[in-house]
Amino acid sequence: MSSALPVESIKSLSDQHPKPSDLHFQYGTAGFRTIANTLDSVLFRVGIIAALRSKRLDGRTIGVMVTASHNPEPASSYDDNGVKLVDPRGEMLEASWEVHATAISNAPTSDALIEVLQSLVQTAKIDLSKPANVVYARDTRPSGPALVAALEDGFKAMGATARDAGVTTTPILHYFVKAINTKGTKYSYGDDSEEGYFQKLSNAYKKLVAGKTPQPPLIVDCANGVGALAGENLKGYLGDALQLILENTSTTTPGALNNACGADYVKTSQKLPPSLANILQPGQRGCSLDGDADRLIYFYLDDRGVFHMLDGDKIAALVAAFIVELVKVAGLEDQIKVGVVQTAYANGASTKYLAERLPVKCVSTGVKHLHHAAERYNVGVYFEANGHGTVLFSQPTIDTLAEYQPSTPAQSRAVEHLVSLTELINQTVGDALSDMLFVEVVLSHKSYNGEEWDSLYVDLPNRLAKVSVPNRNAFKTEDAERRLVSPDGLQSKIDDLVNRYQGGRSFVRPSGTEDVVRVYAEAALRAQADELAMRVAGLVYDEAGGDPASRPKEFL
Ligand SMILES: CC(=O)N[C@H]1[C@@H](OP(=O)(O)O)O[C@H](CO)[C@@H](O)[C@@H]1O
Ligand SMILES: [Mg+2]
Repeated sequence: MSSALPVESIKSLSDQHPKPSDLHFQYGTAGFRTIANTLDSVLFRVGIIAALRSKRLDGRTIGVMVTASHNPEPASSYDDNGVKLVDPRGEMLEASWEVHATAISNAPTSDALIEVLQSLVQTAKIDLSKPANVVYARDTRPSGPALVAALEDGFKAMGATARDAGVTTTPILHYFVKAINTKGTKYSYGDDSEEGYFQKLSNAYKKLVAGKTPQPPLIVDCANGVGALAGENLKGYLGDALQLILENTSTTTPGALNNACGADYVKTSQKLPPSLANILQPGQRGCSLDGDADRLIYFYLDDRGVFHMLDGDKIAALVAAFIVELVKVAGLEDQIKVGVVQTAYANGASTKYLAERLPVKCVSTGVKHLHHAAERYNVGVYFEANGHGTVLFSQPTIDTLAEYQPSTPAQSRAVEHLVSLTELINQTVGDALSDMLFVEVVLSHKSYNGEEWDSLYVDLPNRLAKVSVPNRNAFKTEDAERRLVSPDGLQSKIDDLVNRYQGGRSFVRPSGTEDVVRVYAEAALRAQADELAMRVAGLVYDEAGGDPASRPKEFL
């Protein structure tokens, strides 16, 4: 080990990005995320962390994405923003470094910062003589440029080599990281440019739908975010292969981002964005991206003009069944095992549908848990109900597909399709545009419209509620968050309630991103699901010591 921290340069730049003394930051499920105008010191320090992480990994390139995803952007100083780090294979930051990131972001002064950094260099055995390489990007939020300037000061303090990927989607930034780190190797992931990304996706899409009747045009709600820019680009590469009609593309209108549109709006309100009311026609399908284009929710209007949502669970059911079928037709079912990963929020009907066809695993909320569990299958399909997900093909599976000698034309076609899917589907992280193309491929192959896809299974009515409690850390769970172990005795009271409802299921867990406890409930009938959710919410509120005077009226 050699070389030392550039203490003077860190200190002098750190003094220009002082930490607000009254705030505590935490690197959570979605990185650092809070009100934009409090994040200056965090961004500066993330620049340093990214450089150290790169040095720790022999100079491999680390990604940094500045985004607050689906969070709203009110035209005021309360605009949210955030930042997260991407590891060399394009994945989320390793969990042990989340702790380091939190400690570094909270050092009160420049001197304290140096101390925390020195101790990280020691404990993580970082060789400071190694190079530091970083690639970074931001979404379209107005607070982005100032935060990026603070981030760049962090790189400068460390003497890191940093590449500005400009304004782009979160999944494209993840793609860049993997492409840069595999460049020139036999595992090259693609050209490390936006052009490389769009070429890869559109070429694979065109191969997969060759000879199929083109689908009717697809309405894409871009959430007034960066997906509008990427969508416009993708449109050009797709040409006639798929007609995209981009809506909600006002990326520069203050306050428009994620406002009454986008994947989170559709999923949580279970409504069509009002801006699409006169655009989406009965029988037509549409989809919504979120603000950084890593979530995707589909929908359609039936013949009577009634809105129906096709969420992450419906996407998982559609695509997993398709892959299983291709593997079977290819004659590879003994070599390639397909599995699905969900969270407790997956609709019970989707779990039943999937479990009748392939192995299904339930893990804790948060993409990193899903991603890691999916890596254990040859082909791992994972989706959160909110529309974030992807399909991972293990390297041995990719090798199997490359080496396989099919014995019939049908086998050969199926293998070609599977190979094209490995190119179409973003292997690093959930990617709304890549997932959208995948859905379109399956709809084409199956000749399904929205309604036929929707009829694979019927969603159980469900309800999500938030409960404000004095201390959400008192809530501890087990069994992939499906059961409470603390507060003592609460789970058996929940069980008693659930048993009174036909098809009832409910669970309670502390949120990782908000200071609330979440309650989920489903049951065979709408009114029962609502009632069960409100009873459990009321129970949680009372047992956790909520103030009777401010008990929400809807709680039972
Ligand atoms: C019920 C729900 O949608 N929870 C979301 C939300 O997590 P919570 O820990 O529930 O706050 O934000 C996470 C990060 O975006 C996302 O992974 C997750 O699905
Ligand atoms: Mg997002």
